[in-house]
Amino acid sequence: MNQFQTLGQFIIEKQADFPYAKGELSRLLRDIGIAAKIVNREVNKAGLMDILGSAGSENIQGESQQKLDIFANEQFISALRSGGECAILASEENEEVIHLSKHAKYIVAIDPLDGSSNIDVNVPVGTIFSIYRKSHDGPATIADVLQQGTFQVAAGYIIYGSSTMLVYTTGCGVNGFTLDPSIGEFCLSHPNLKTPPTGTMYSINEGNYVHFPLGVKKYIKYCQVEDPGSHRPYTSRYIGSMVADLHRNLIKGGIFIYPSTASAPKGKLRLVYECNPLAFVTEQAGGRATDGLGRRILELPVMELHQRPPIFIGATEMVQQAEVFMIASLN
Ligand SMILES: O=P(O)(O)OC[C@H]1O[C@](O)(COP(=O)(O)O)[C@@H](O)[C@@H]1O
Ligand SMILES: [Mg+2]
Ligand SMILES: [Mg+2]
Repeated sequence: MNQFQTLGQFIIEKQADFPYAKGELSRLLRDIGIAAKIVNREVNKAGLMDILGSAGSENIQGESQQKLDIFANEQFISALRSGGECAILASEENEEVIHLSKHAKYIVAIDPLDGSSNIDVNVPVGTIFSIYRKSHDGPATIADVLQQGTFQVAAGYIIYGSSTMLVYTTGCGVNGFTLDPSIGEFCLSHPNLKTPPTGTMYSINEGNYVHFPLGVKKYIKYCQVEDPGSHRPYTSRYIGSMVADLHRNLIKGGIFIYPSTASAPKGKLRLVYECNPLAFVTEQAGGRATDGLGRRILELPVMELHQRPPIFIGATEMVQQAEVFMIASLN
């Protein structure tokens, strides 16, 4: 007998946590799980298929699209369309929102494949999702997507790594499920996941060092200086797939920073598709996510679909320490 609880069983059991829900949110999460399994299947055999490499097109961000970016996007759109519980979908790969089921109550924002630059070299990639609820009875509009992160009803990610995991929160803690390929089910493997209050890893693309704000430069030096009274120097770990970097830090304890740089003065990572969902998961796991100056990512006003804030996310004490350097460097 299978001793693990499957994602489907877990979702049904937890439905009682939502007095307003009549099963739609559970079905939505199930649909995301289905699309994730299909994407996982293709990612796993990508080298054997004509599915690696550039698609020869660009997304709205002006970034070159990989074939798997497009494949993953299509799978999530199709699963959410046929599931019938998503009114509007906003995807990193589409300029405009996609209207799906007219009478549905939920809004989904998605980064279908995170870590695009790692696809061709067999390094973990991911999917990030965020779910909001429509607060009115009329048809869903773009305004329903531009809700502040605090209004998310669920968010999570899938990591296609050495094993495939789906990690999500509905605001009552974080739970992680590992895909058991022998039965094709996500099974509860990391119940009530908590991140350590501090850690020993810092993750940032140090190749951009000269373009970082002074506070970030000072924090990096702080991480590198030997201090027998603490665990410094910290270990530098940067994969370049946000999901993978965040997942490792969440479990082991660490900080991930993508600050403003000269080439991306407002930051690079997207508020709606990447920062808000991962901030929700991180906070629910006991961590912290801010713009580096103490403003909670989840409270940033969402002005446009493809907005990008700087992000400092991970173990609470490490993020607070980085903020001390950032704020001091302003004076
Ligand atoms: O190569 P850089 O500038 O360090 O950026 C890496 C970051 O860009 C991203 O790949 C952006 O995500 P996408 O692949 O979804 O565009 C993050 O996953 C990652 O953290
Ligand atoms: Mg991404
Ligand atoms: Mg992406």
